[in-house]
Amino acid sequence: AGPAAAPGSPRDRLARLPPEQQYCGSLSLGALDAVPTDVLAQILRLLGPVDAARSGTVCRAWRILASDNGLWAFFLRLGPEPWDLVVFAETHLAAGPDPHPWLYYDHSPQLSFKQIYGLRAVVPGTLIVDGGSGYCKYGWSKYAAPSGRCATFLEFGNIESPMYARLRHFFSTIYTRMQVKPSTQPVIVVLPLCHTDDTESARASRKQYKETVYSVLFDMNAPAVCAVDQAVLSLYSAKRTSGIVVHIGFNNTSVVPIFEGRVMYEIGVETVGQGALKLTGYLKELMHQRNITCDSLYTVRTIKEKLCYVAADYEAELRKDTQASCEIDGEGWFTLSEERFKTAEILFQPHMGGMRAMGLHKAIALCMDHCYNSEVVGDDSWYKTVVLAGGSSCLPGLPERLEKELRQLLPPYISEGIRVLPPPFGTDSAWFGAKMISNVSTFTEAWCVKKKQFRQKIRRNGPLFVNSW
Ligand SMILES: Nc1ncnc2c1ncn2[C@@H]1O[C@H](COP(=O)(O)OP(=O)(O)OP(=O)(O)O)[C@@H](O)[C@H]1O
Repeated sequence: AGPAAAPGSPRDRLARLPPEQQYCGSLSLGALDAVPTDVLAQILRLLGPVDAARSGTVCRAWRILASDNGLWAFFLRLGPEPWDLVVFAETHLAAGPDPHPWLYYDHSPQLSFKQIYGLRAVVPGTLIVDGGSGYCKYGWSKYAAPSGRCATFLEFGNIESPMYARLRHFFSTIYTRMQVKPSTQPVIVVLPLCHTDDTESARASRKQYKETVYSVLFDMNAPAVCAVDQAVLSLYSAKRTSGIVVHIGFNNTSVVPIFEGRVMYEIGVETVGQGALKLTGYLKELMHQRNITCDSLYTVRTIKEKLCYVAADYEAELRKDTQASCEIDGEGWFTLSEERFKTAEILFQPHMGGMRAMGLHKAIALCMDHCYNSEVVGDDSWYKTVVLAGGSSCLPGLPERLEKELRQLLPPYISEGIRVLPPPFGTDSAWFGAKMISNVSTFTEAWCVKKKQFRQKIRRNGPLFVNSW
């Protein structure tokens, strides 16, 4: 007899089968019977996924050995996606959006790691398009980062106003730059945060935008389209399906409560009328006051990214020496001091920048208060995790300052346990959230809408808004 099998190991499972099912004549693995199970497992690991899967076709004994969950978890760990993101995606995102408007996909079966590996291996490469109001990021789902970026506002105008022609021009340009035909792969579109009220007309505008996106892409022959809210994707990239996303966008900042992957418009999305553009403009103004001349807003933007930060305590920071310099290609050296933290201070004290908006910490506190008082059942601390998103949320010190302000503003029963997380993937959080979805084993069935399904829905529900233009 071979060495004793460890409880739960493939060989142990084999030994527990009734004799008639112990195909191969006996429990024996033949000459390999003398080899300890962990050595056999190691051999299968070294063989790699293709040969390990092939060895499972030899006989029932090998099939059990080669189907081991630990073995396939090992192969998944070797893949390009970080293991923690794979586990999150397969456990939380495989079921698709909820409620899914077009599909009635039964996601009940619990897949083994071997099945997950097999399905992930054949998920098609997907084009991901995050058309931000300021900057667009696009690229392949199998790549580590977006391969292209462009200034949306300069090239395409306001793509949030759902003009069929404007969106068609936008998507055509992206396909041309990626050098692919629309018909050859699915596409994920990141839906911008717009029309955030909980009114009938805001709901209609959101629907209109989404349906225009589908309509444009299906008219361009895309085989399958997946459109998901920007804030939801940013939350997924932080491995969460519930929480508050604070998205500092190009023109506006939004505080978005999300519960189990759904934006809670009924609780209220707070919008603060300042974003990246305002921060850059304010830094330019501060530099001008100190006779630091710089005509190009692009240069000011780069200086902001290199030198600016958020003060933990604004008054204390004013008393410190905060001077620092950076070099900008072709423009020379720039030295800033107070401007470094005064720029971002308008997020907390908008009046400094001449605005009558609400401070960001107050908007988040308000949102948390609404969440606390809402009727959402389940985990009552879901809103205590704040995930920062959008390029400007990369400002160093922002999570710490927000946490501090929120603790001061909110009563302990709400503020206890609050965590503010920095943007998990910098400016590209939403893009990475889309990448997680596009690589999940059930992507095309659970997340995508196919052309036929879309057309059937139109026939069922009557003409779309887009037809009225
Ligand atoms: N490290 C950084 N520090 C400060 N600001 C940064 C940093 N990195 C990027 N940004 C700023 O983020 C802004 C771009 O943000 P982002 O790409 O999220 O905009 P967007 O997606 O177009 O916005 P929206 O969500 O409104 O569509 C730029 O103004 C850029 O200067």
